[in-house]
Amino acid sequence: MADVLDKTGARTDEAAGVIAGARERIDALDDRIIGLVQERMAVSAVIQEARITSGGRRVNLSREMEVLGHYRDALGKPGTALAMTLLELCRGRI
Ligand SMILES: O=C(O)C(=O)C[C@]1(C(=O)O)C=C[C@@H](O)C=C1
Repeated sequence: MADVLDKTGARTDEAAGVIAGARERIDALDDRIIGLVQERMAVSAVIQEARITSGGRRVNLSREMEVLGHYRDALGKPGTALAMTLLELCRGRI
């Protein structure tokens, strides 16, 4: 048990149990989030390829403003930073 206490930072067995269980849920959620990000990257690539093949540009700034606003409205200022990271993953650095 000392090992679990060390790993979680808890000071009691009960707290260590709660933390270990919640961390399992967080790891599962993170796996799903990563899968969704990868799915978003694939869908974004389809859009960008269609636009480039048609003679357009990879980036569409007005759409990016909509995406940034969506995340900001839902999550506040850190939502904007999250959306910027997602956009960088999906279309590369600009
Ligand atoms: O919606 C588009 O037009 C896209 O190309 C997708 C996307 C995105 O990943 O959200 C990626 C690049 C563009 O600059 C804007 C948005």
